[in-house]
Amino acid sequence: MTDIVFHKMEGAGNDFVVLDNRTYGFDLDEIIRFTPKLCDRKFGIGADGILVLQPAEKEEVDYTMIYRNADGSDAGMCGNGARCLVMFAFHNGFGATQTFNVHKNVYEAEVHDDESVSVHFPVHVTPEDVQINELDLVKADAATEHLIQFVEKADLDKEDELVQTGRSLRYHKDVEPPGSNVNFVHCEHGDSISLQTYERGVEDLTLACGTGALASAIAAHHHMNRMEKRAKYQVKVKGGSLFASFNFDPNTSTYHQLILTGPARFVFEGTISV
Ligand SMILES: N[C@@H](CCC[C@H](N)C(=O)O)C(=O)O
Repeated sequence: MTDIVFHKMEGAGNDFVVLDNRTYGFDLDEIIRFTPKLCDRKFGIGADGILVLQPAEKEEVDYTMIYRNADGSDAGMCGNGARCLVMFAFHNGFGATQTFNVHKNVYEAEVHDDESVSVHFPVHVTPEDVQINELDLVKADAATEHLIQFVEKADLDKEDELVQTGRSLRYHKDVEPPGSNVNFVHCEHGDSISLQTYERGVEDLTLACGTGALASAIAAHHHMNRMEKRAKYQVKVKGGSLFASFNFDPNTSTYHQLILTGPARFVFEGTISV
């Protein structure tokens, strides 16, 4: 067993264990092995996922981010996790503007004076209308897989039903592999949406999901047939508010230059054996 120092962080209530692996040099198999234990809310620290700061594996980045869901499964990206890791890196010798990679994608990020963090996504998203289990949905993969269902405002409080629907879609054969996160969205007036996300790898609703916020704002723009070429949505989640902005190309129905902005805070730190 090795004793490690960890930090617990949260971004709008999406919570993470953060580990600086420059000190420990754990390999990916070891990280996958201890992630479920650390993320367990009864027997561990408790978190929606783990963030690992790694030495840069590409020349053009400051560091590499590894993200694993609470159950140890891989995710293409974690938007709130990335914002938390940027804040962690900022407090550990990196500047207010940073570049990092997750898998092959290279992300740029800024820590703002108000302590919010923005992450720029180098991806293009083309939302697609799909029907699964007789539900009309939008599929919008914002660096990781997302389905979006538009619902009435009151439905966002029916959490047992959201979990049930989320599970039935998350494991549906039409999205396997790799499965999908599932977002329930109510379009408010103006540039504001409310969101609940069923997260793959947590297998439950979480208080916020950053890539889900981006995917849902894009899906809302698409669903409402809005034509603005640059848009910014406030995304209200159970744990606070996130901001999702993007460019829209009406000729290709593609969204790009995605930016996710929101809070990223330290909760506590400690040591644990892994
Ligand atoms: N909470 C995250 C999304 C985490 C990844 C997701 N569970 C997956 O498997 O894709 C976020 O803030 O984006």
